[in-house]
Amino acid sequence: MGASTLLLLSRVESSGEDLMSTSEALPLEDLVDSDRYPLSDLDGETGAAVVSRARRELAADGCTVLPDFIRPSLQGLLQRECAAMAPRAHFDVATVNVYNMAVDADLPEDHPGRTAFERGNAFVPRDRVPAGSLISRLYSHALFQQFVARCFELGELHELGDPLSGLVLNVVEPGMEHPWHFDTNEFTVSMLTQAAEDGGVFEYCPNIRSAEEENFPAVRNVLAGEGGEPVRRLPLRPGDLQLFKGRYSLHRVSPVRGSLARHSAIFAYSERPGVIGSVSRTRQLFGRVLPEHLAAEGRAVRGDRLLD
Ligand SMILES: O=C(O)CCC(=O)C(=O)O
Ligand SMILES: [Fe+2]
Repeated sequence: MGASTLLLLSRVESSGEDLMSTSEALPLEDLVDSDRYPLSDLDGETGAAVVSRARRELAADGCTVLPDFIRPSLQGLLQRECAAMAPRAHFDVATVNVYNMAVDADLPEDHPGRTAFERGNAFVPRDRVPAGSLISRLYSHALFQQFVARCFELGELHELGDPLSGLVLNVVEPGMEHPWHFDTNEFTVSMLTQAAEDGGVFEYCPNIRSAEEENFPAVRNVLAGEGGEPVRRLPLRPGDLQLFKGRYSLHRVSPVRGSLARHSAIFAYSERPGVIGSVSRTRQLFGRVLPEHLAAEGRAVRGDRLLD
């Protein structure tokens, strides 16, 4: 523990009240369990082992979980900070399909894009996430970004240039679900901050498609719930960090039951700087667009030819 950490710690001790209500005064080393996850020493024995396990699991099935990434003593604060911002989510049930393409598109009879779902989750956009909150500080911290880049084996990693979708809180209220889909981003970083009492499980089908092959028959089987395809159910607890490659793995959050909403923070990064969502997608997700979205329209570049 460095001298600057000690200084900050003593400041926190002398103002115990603040510690109960905000994580702002705490340095990153005190938010993240740095004994298990030494973000400032990734070449040391523990750090290297953490990174190599993450890489191994990502290569094998596109997903890895780092349990208790946030110190257990701060998990209550994490939950409260996010529950306080949850009412700022944009609520609007939309009819969607796995590819996020128009549901009335003129598709062949057996195309999985014909299966429609109600997307009942809601996002708190980045401009409504307090800058001092734990999730916001984690998202912007250089050590955290370097750690994520190492795990995904990326030479570069940037916060999205998008003022709304870079960092969001995903809110799934009781009775709602975040239905089967593929992500536009190749990799996603997320953290459960409040579990549902029942249901609300993250389920995924590792590498069910690739950049070359959509594999429609397998996707169709999963949507129809007919079994036969490997669907994994991920046990997650608040404060666990999840790294996921969602472009090739079909995934969903199953319907939430009980009286509590499920909350998860989604930290979106890109390999290239300045990535901004399209006007139509942004309006769909957040109910509004900002001047940055309008200015970027038409400049989008895609790395593959997959649907969505
Ligand atoms: O909230 C989650 O755990 C998953 C969210 C997700 O799949 C997404 O936002 O694309
Ligand atoms: Fe997703």
